[in-house]
Amino acid sequence: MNQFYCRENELRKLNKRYEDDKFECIVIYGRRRVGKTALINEFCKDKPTIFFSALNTTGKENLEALSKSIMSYERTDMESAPEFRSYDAALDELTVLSKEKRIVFVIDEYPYLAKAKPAISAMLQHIIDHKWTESKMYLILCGSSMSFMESQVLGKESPLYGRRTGQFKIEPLDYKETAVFHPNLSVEDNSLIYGITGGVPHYINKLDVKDSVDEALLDNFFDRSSYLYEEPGNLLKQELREPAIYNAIIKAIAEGASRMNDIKLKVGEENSVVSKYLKTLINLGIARKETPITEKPGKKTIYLLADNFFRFWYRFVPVNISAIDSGRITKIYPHAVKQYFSDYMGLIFEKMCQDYLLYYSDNLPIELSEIGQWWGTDPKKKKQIQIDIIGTPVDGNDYIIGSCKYRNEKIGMDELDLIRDYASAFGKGNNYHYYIFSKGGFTDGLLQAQERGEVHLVMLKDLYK
Ligand SMILES: Nc1ncnc2c1ncn2[C@@H]1O[C@H](COP(=O)(O)OP(=O)(O)OP(=O)(O)O)[C@@H](O)[C@H]1O
Repeated sequence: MNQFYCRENELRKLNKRYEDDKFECIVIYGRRRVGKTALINEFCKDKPTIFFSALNTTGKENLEALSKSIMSYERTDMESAPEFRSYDAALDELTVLSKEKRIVFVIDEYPYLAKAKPAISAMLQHIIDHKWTESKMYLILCGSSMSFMESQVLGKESPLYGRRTGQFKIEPLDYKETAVFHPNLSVEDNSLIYGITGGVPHYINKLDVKDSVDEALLDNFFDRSSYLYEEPGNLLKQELREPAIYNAIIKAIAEGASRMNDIKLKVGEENSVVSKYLKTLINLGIARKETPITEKPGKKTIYLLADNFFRFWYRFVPVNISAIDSGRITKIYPHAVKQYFSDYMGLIFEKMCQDYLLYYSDNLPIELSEIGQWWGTDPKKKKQIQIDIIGTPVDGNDYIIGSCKYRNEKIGMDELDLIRDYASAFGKGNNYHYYIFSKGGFTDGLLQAQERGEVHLVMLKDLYK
């Protein structure tokens, strides 16, 4: 079994609630493969637990499986374990078990159970209200269908609304947490692994980098029989009824279409169709909307792939499909894939730098409220500009303005001049703190500007300190 990493915050919070002995109803949700079950297993490993993983079948088969989970907690001779006659009977048994003793009862894949037995949420609500609030039950409801969990478990319409005592949306690991899996690799390799796997632990394990990312990609990604090669297709098939249109939309965005109109043209469907499908992709955590920071969603809104694993896959697999099939990929890899990494990593590096400012850097010149990108027109030069990082202040008029370069070259004074110009085009605030992030370092001129206090310079390796 793989070692378990990170998630300290979630574990600390889950454990704190466990110590109280009071009734809990915790909802855990997040994208498929993100590590929800692994987190629950880690939390439960030393606690009395009944773990029921719901099945995508009928209510009857789920009751059978639930009976087995309860019985396996109580006895070892499973062969002769009876099945509960009804869900009520099974829930009543749990009431008895949790009366005196703290017990964790997990329903994993809760949306499957709710589909198989639509009354289950109302039944749980009833038993919570009448029996479990006075018990030592620690209930965990877990599911990967974000829209289901958000609307039907956490939403006002759900019978369970108001019964939950805590909720955790499990996100992929950030760049620094991802590096914990490979402490011996270089920061460059680790940033690449983050860019390929999007910080999803399951994909980090499946990519299985030993010494070289290139070798791992050729063995475990650019190979028709590999898990990662098949994963986007499998995920889409599992989650969606019409994968073909979704596939076309993801491909269009991965190839650079970001405005609704461009996506629509590439996909060849009506606005209303594309926006409906995009909404589902956003719910699944595959796509996301972005608007320039400090502005409201509207004309400037663009669509991006939120999921870096999908982004990497759609960027490099479709264009190389015949080479992968014919086995030529190993030969052409250096110029068909590897040479584009700097370009591919640009957006990833921006996200890493944003996370660095938000979570990891000490002594920021301002107290950050939000961080994001900004794009718009430079009124003086009448051209479109894009600022990689804007950090807005909790209060006051000081802003962070940043630029991120994932290139193997030294960045010089011209970059500082450029973002100074950009700051005046941005227009908000009256005092700016400039940050330049670079993989390849800085020229002496720019280093001197840092000494004069004009700019903060951060190298890729500094992000990992
Ligand atoms: N924190 C972690 N450290 C190390 N490995 C992890 C971690 N979290 C998850 N994994 C690995 O990823 C795999 C998939 O995780 P898990 O099954 O928990 O995801 P999930 O979110 O429950 O997925 P699904 O929604 O598809 O059921 C696990 O088998 C485990 O090997």
